[in-house]
Amino acid sequence: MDSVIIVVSDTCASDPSKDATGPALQNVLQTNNNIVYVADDKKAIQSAVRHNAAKYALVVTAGGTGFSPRDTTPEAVYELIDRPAPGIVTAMLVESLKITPLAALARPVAGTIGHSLVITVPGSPKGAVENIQAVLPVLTHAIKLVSGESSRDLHSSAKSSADPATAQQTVVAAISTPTKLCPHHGHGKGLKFYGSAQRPRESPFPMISFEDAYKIVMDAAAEPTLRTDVALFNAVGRVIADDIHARVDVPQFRASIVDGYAVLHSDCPGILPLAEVVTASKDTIKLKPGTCVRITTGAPVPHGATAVIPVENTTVAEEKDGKEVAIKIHASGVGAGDNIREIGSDIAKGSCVLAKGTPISSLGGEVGLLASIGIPAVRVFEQPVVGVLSTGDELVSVDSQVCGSQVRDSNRPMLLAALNAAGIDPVDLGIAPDKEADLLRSLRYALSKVNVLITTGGVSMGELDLLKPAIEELGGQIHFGRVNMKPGKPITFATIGETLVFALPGNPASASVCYSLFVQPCIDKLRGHAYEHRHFSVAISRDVKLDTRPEFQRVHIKFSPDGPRTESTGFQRSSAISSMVGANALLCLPARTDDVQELKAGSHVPAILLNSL
Ligand SMILES: Nc1nc2c(c(=O)[nH]1)N[C@H]1C(S)=C(S)[C@@H](COP(=O)(O)OP(=O)(O)OC[C@H]3O[C@@H](n4cnc5c(N)ncnc54)[C@H](O)[C@@H]3O)O[C@H]1N2
Ligand code: MOO
Ligand SMILES: [Mg+2]
Repeated sequence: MDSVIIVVSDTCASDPSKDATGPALQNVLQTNNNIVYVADDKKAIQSAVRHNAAKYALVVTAGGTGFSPRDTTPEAVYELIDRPAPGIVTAMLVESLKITPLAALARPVAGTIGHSLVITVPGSPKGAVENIQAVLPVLTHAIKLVSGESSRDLHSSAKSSADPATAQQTVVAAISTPTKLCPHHGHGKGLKFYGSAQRPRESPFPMISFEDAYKIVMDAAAEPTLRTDVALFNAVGRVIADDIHARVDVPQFRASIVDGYAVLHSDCPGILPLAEVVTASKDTIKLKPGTCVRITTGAPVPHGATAVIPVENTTVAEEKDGKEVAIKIHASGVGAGDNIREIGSDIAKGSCVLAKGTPISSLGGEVGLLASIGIPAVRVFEQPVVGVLSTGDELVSVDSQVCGSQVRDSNRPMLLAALNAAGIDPVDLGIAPDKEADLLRSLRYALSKVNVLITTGGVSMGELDLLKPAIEELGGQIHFGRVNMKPGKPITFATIGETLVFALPGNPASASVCYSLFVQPCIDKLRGHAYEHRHFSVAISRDVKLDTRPEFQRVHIKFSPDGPRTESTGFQRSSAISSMVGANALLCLPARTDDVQELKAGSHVPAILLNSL
């Protein structure tokens, strides 16, 4: 997951089986990491590079570096680079020139984008491999420097890896070794990794209300500042970064709203000779007063015509050889402008069509509107890079056989899928064991990759619940570690450096509910959308027993002609993920009091609408 090869080629983008360069580069880099295919299109290349640079320590693009008109990789990458690396370029050119004078025609660029090193190499397998081999001896060193390690610590190791064979080994190590972003150390609650006898027997974290916890999360989420252009078909879920004004009128010409006859409205009713025929895509003609022009929906209304009469309000007055010669217009009271879409009447040139902060929905309205005014790529706010890490010795991946007390890691696929559906391309950080050193290594690695880290498990009172002390060990600040809610009581929210950390409870229904209530709104704010939970009130369809904690019960809301009705999704224990199946809302039940132990069927309770399919 630490390096990525982006193959830039129209051919390979439409048929990756034709690619030999990606596998050749995988071989020399000794990784089986992702190969991404992208067409020779500057915007598409930039989008792929930008996105992958946020996730990978090393991005190698192959192809599009020559002189043909569609070769735009160097220009695309150059515009994104924060700091150029001309030395890497020189090293590649010097070595390539020893092999062929044609290397003088290559136009490589290299440099850093954030914490990622980006290198462009030619598209041929041979050229690509030769170029990467030329820089292998310095690649490890470069990757570590770019990801934030001190150059002094690295100096000696760079010397020792000067031959390509050793270099190949060390590159592999560098792109898979966690790097440390956050050097500060424990100044929080003084949590430590305790032995079982010394661990606190009471949580040191105050139990705060859901409302207070929500406010803390949303206050910690900064408004976005970075902007990027995305193609319309990739824009769903993104948020408009700047007001968009129409640069054209829609329609750009006076267009007919119906299939019928263009006329001068004062000529109606009456019999009018048919002068011409216009269909959509024809040029605008001129109407001679006292005649009519047959016209189709959307076609340009002739100059001088003031109305279009639907075909249903006409008959043929005269025909010749099966063709219309004169038309009888029956319609009376025809007004100027009837059935004509005037220029700019749908969208006026200069008007603000989408305001900053508007989310682009999957319903098609925003995308369709932008397409209609000739905007193929839209400026949106950058999204945070979000990663998901499961923790627990007992966990095995979903495709494993389970034995004994092993448990399938269902939280990670669940959260990765939810993020995907929300338009985020998440980083899968795998499973970390409940061992201090391993957990710290996984967290450090995660911190080097993401802006928002979601972990599940290990936040409660067990001897292997190590997340809270680990966060403090890494210098993080825990903003809350217990919330008075069911499910989700031990949810923990922290910041480590700039990274927001949601340490969600391991119980699957708790993890899912906490994701919807806290993580999703936070991510939406980070990408520019002023998200608000959608509250409504609903009558419960059966008696509900109240818990000692305020409870978010998973329900399915059915919208019937008599209004919304609730149906429980079944057994509500927080280990039972089945309680989320079919859920489209959470009932917000109050905590039980001495006076009120249950709510009767028919009582109205507040609810929160979840994102549903
Ligand atoms: N003495 C106390 N015990 C517990 C308390 C408490 O206040 N005092 N809180 C309970 C509550 S409430 C919850 S919720 C859980 C939270 O547990 P943890 O976050 O510490 O999670 P684990 O102990 O690691 O695991 C709990 C449970 O969840 C399963 N799990 C974990 N990760 C996954 C995953 N990725 N996929 C599927 N299932 C997962 C794990 O196997 C356990 O069964 O603590 C209570 N205890
Ligand atoms: O708070 Mo826990 O999620 O109820 O089991
Ligand atoms: Mg636990």
